[in-house]
Amino acid sequence: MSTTAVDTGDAASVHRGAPAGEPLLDARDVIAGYIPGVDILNGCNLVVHPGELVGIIGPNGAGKSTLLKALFGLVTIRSGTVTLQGENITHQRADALVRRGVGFVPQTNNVFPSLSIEENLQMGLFQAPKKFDERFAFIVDLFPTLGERRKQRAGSLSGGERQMVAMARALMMEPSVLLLDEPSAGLSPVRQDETFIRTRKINKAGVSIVIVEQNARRALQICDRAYVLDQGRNAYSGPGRELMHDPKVIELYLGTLATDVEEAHRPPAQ
Ligand SMILES: Nc1ncnc2c1ncn2[C@@H]1O[C@H](COP(=O)(O)OP(=O)(O)OP(=O)(O)O)[C@@H](O)[C@H]1O
Repeated sequence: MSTTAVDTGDAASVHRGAPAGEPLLDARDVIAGYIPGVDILNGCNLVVHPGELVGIIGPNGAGKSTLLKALFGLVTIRSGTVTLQGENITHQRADALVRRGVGFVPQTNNVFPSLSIEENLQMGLFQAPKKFDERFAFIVDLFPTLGERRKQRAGSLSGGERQMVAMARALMMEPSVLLLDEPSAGLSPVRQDETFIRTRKINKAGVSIVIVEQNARRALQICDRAYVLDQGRNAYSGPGRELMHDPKVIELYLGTLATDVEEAHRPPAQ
């Protein structure tokens, strides 16, 4: 059990547990913020290798969502670089990033409520409409319910179903990496679990994922690796299940919940 406290600038420790080889997405020393003169990210690092499901957790206000938005061109990066498959994408706009294979699912307002499920998915593919049938078939294979209910208005769906439509819409452009901003926010525990299972399913279908989550213990259960952010900096990183059991991380970010999970998963006494 040896997750690594990081902030040394040493790439090996910052990305502990990351597989070797060319990263898919690589953010280095990112400094970014909303208001001139106020930095929210103070030198963040993040690496995603092909096929990985990577989590970003940390306390409220740590900058988790800001990091995700910076990766998607929604927050100005003042210093540092982001590369996708070795190409510099640091200052690219969101629409260009979508064409290059980056998908983003915002936390809120992520469906068009007056449009049907099918129309929402068409909106996700407005940059390549000819591919609709092929991509729709992929989506329905992953989430059959979206095919069965394709004519239903998105506004009439539950929160969890809307989240599924939002993920599906981002998948229409066949992204190589999908950025999910707190997909479980505002959902009941059962719907949250469904969202995490769905996330894993998308990842198993071959899409690399970066997921920002407040529900840290659930996120750590499904992630290959995770980064703990604190005050806009990397605090710890490591394999999800190791972080979940790391006393430092438990004390700082998970409270007693991590031991509760262990209890819940212990087989009943014979
Ligand atoms: N649009 C914005 N304009 C100015 N400041 C912002 C904006 N969005 C976020 N911030 C500030 O950036 C800081 C980090 O916010 P961010 O949402 O990235 O944190 P977080 O780690 O995702 O937290 P939470 O888990 O509470 O969502 C906070 O101090 C927040 O007030």
